[in-house]
Amino acid sequence: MRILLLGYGKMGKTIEQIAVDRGHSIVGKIDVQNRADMDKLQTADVDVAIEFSSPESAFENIIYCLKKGWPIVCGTTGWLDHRAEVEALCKAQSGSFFYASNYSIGVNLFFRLNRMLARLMNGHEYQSSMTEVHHIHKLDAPSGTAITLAEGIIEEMGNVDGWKLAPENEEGYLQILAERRGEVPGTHIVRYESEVDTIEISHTAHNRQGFALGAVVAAEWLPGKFGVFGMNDLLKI
Ligand SMILES: NC(=O)C1=CN([C@@H]2O[C@H](COP(=O)(O)OP(=O)(O)OC[C@H]3O[C@@H](n4cnc5c(N)ncnc54)[C@H](OP(=O)(O)O)[C@@H]3O)[C@@H](O)[C@H]2O)C=CC1
Ligand SMILES: O=C(O)C1=N[C@H](C(=O)O)C[C@H](O)C1
Repeated sequence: MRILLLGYGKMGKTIEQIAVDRGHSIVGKIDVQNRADMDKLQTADVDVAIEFSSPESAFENIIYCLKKGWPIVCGTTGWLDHRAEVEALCKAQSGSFFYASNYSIGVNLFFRLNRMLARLMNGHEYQSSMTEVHHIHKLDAPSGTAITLAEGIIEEMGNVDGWKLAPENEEGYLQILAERRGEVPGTHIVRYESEVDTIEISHTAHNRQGFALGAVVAAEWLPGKFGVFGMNDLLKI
């Protein structure tokens, strides 16, 4: 496959290694400095675009790809205020759009475990909260993964109405603490506390390989499918 990389930072570079190892070619590596190079590519030059840029630029990049007729796999977090607009344009253009807040298989198993635990905890006297830890370069907080975990808990538990980013806190809301430390690739801890005990589940990424492999597998899967897709469509877990 001919892959266009939109965003050539930590993730773009890891994705490139995995994509090339799997026999794909990279037709462009776009970042801020060479954005104009995208205009030189025709619709037929790209089989799929993989977008890992920044919260401020993702929306514009997605729209660009949809208008150009390129299937797009997006992993950038922090732009979901525009999600409805993206989905509407994807539909209008009969385009192909894939989004996941986290592409690693381990985290997607963890999403399931999180929902199962939330269902089990429903009705018991525990206060839920979450901590996410990432490297100091991360621009958005809380992480996209933490938001997906929170959405799972909110849907499964009757007494949780939404989430708040610490130090904000409110009765009936799940508090998310976002820590930024060194070069941590991504750690998520879901916690239930009572007067007498604490129950915790956690996922710790050791590097970015799992995220990048998932994005490449999604890019192999997407072309030829029309609509808006996510990891539940791709994974049979
Ligand atoms: N869904 C998932 O599984 C994962 C998601 N992520 C998310 O992916 C995103 C990128 O992460 P990461 O690679 O670590 O970040 P980096 O900062 O390392 O890389 C981002 C890259 O995007 C480029 N960029 C910025 N603006 C634009 C633009 N307008 N057009 C094209 N490229 C642009 C930057 O260019 P320049 O250097 O010139 O500024 C940089 O090369 C983040 O939102 C992160 O949260 C990360 C890991 C996993
Ligand atoms: O910025 C990162 O690095 C990561 N971002 C994603 C997120 O916001 O959840 C996924 C992963 O945790 C790494």
